[in-house]
Amino acid sequence: QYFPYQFRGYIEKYSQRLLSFVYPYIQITFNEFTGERLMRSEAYSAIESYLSSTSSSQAKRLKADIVKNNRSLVLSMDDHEEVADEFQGVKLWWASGKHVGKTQSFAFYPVTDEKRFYKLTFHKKYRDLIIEPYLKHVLKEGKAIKVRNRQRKLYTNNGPNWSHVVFEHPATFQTLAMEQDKKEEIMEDLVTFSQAEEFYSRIGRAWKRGYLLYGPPGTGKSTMIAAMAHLLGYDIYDLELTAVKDNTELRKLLIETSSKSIIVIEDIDCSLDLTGQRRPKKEKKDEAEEMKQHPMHKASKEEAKSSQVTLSGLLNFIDGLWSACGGERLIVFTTNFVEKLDPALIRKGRMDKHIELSYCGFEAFKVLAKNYQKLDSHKLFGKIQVLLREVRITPADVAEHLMPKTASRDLQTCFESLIQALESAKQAQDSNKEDTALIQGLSEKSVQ
Ligand SMILES: Nc1ncnc2c1ncn2[C@@H]1O[C@H](COP(=O)(O)OP(=O)(O)OP(=O)(O)O)[C@@H](O)[C@H]1O
Ligand SMILES: [Mg+2]
Repeated sequence: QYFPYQFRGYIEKYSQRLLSFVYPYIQITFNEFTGERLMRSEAYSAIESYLSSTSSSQAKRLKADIVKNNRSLVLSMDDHEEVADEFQGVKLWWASGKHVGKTQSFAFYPVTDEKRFYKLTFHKKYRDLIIEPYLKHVLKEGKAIKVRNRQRKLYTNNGPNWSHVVFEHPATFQTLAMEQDKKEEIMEDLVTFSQAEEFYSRIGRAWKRGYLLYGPPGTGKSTMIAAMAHLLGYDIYDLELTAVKDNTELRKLLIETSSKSIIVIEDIDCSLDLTGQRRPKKEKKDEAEEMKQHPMHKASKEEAKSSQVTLSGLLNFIDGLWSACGGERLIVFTTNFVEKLDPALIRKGRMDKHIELSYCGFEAFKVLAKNYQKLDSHKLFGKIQVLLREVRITPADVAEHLMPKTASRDLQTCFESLIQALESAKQAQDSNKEDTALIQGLSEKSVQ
């Protein structure tokens, strides 16, 4: 099957020599492997990705490859195909091809000696436009496409090392229940950040941005982090601070994170207390008990703590270290109790954006209804809207009611069970209010 190609290769070679006398075009070749050690060329693979978006609509013979855990097909040009591209009104052509090595015609397994390349052809009067801006554009786009197609990873710290699994969380901003305006603002902020490399280098700051997500449990903080990773195509590093031995280990972990990633520290209020001492979740409760039984233990415990991760250590790394090692990182903190946090941790510059995720409003409910039941409106929506205004319920709870649990459970029952839950929550709230009013009234009376 390689025979015609080889033949074609010869024709190309000689006809081009002949043509070059009268030929007004410039050709640039990008080989797949370059250098003495035959590294795969970065330019070649960027061009490959770039062309994959144009070629699938133009070229007639395509090569298919599967990426993303067998989920999506990526098409690229087969050998000896040609596609046209346009840049600022200038037309140019890309052709794919392969050189066939000399030994090839005698070898038993010819495939091993092919050298693929892409050839760019354009008119010589556009030389300056193509060589600088266009090629830059191609490389940048190509890399971006590659990142988009890449399999995303979720890293967790396991002792002093990261271990990872494939990241498959299905949440996106589209399925995230919150007010549309707020959602769009956050998405815009994220996209602006991811495109702002030049801006950050011009103002001399590390290319990083900090988000603080706060709100009650079940309001979508973790879900939003997954949506962020989806939107930008970033990996996630889920940093469990209570498992980090000391500041040295923390430094090592942070240095090992890659660019284009989100570093997540969940429940920051539980991992670090206000004085900056590390405080593992479980220990907190047991401490008092233990103190009663073994008062002598306290001293040695304090000592051990001093070498552990501290708030100031964390802040210093985030501020200092990344300024040095640079590179497109988001850091996301989540907490249920924003008021408990040290103001030094959440001041602007460290946490650039504070996002509150809160109880489910009607707009958020509509997103959930659409996700779970593919529904834009229903006769019960009005009633639900009124109730949602008065009752505090988390999106997680609403979602639970909208879940089609059995085949027999239809829409009507879903909404009715939600309304029932809302009404009983309302009753509880009201009687609570009455109680407090009653107590207040009583205490006022007793004062009189
Ligand atoms: N805003 C939301 N949009 C869509 N789904 C949501 C939203 N909030 C919660 N959910 C649903 O509820 C579940 C729990 O939400 P999630 O884990 O994001 O809450 P959280 O705010 O991180 O809570 P915690 O503070 O306990 O970590 C999710 O699996 C998701 O399906
Ligand atoms: Mg969470």
